[in-house]
Amino acid sequence: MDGTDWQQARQFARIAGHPLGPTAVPLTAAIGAALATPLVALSPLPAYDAAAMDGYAIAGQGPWRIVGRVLAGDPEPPHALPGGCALEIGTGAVVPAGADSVLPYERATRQGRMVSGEIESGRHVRRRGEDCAAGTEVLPAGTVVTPAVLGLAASLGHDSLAVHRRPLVGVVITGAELRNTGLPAPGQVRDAIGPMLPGLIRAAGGDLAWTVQIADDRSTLVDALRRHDSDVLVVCGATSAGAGDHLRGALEALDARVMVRGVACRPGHPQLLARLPGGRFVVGLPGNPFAALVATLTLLAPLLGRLAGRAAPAAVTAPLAGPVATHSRLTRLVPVVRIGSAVLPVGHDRPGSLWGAASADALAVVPPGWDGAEVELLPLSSVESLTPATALAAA
Ligand SMILES: Nc1nc2c(c(=O)[nH]1)N[C@H]1C(S)=C(S)[C@@H](COP(=O)(O)OP(=O)(O)OC[C@H]3O[C@@H](n4cnc5c(N)ncnc54)[C@H](O)[C@@H]3O)O[C@H]1N2
Ligand code: MOO
Repeated sequence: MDGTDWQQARQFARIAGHPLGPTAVPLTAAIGAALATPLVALSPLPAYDAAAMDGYAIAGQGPWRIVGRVLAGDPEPPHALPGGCALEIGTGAVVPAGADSVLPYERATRQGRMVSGEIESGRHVRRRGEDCAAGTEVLPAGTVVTPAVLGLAASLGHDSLAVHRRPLVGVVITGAELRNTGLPAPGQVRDAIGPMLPGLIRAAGGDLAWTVQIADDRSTLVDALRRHDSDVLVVCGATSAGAGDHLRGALEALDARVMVRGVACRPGHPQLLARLPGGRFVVGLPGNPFAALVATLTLLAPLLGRLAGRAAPAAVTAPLAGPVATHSRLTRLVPVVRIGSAVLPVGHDRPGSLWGAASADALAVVPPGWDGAEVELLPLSSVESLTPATALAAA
């Protein structure tokens, strides 16, 4: 049995849940969350006619008589500027009524209280609302709040934002053979999935709530899956059919509804998506670390993105150059680097090795029976995934 088609499995994960409840949070706390409502301009941008250069606001034809000075932060000049007059003005200051342009210092010739120079009508004034009018929807719901979104929201007068709650993820790492430090002895391996997951979870829109490491024991796994302090439970390394692989049995014991039981892809075939009776999701990642990464990008990231209320990312495609072993029934996930507008496989892509993925810009999605058409890319690194996890707690 090959399992669910790769594209279909990702789509199942994408539609398995609903965005978590909207909540209003102060601006700076919204970073990384998705907007629950469109971002609306509470004021026009700019909010007033503002000087775009330091110089002189002038009215009518020159030479002009300088009648005062207005700087950024000063209130609006109380009177309209009469023709033939100029106000010395700072960038960002309110341009008085009656002024039709700003003459920059470097274009101006000043003699005592008089100034002259070549002007172009309307130049160097940022008109009220020229970027957007009050009430304009500037960003749709589902937009991820980046630093630029925060700055824009502040420009538009917001003190808080309505965002979707970020899903909390609990991670259960299984395997009696796993070590967390030092050189592994024969029969032991360093846990390579634990260090990889916080950044992947964060980049996908979730927050790591806790991690536990357990031996291969069904009742311990069932106990871990009963924890209610997360929205999504990730189980690593118990997906297969071996005597030490207990995820399927544990899900049966808990009466879980299994939505994806294996995916027709290499690597990552034994991955799994299920829902527990209380509503929490379970994602099973295969123990082989590269297979775990593939499963994270196939099932976990789309699920978290949806729960976080993020709009589905637009597919990025590129021509795939270089030799790729295709499969007639299975999708292959191949680490690639960008070379110009194409991508090239980097090799080192055995299920147990992260070398290829660590050297790559993306995983190329090579469909069954690939005919040489452009392939979809799953990006591998984002600055967001490099920020430290907010809550990494061993339980
Ligand atoms: N009879 C079958 N055997 C296997 C099948 C199958 O279909 N039938 N599938 C193979 C594939 S494909 C994979 S992938 C693995 C998945 O196995 P599990 O998810 O049950 O994981 P384990 O058996 O515990 O471990 C597999 C492998 O990965 C190492 N591992 C586990 N966890 C980690 C970790 N956190 N960091 C680094 N390495 C880890 C573990 O030591 C094993 O070498 O099953 C195949 N077998
Ligand atoms: O597909 Mo396994 O997931 O080859 O490593």
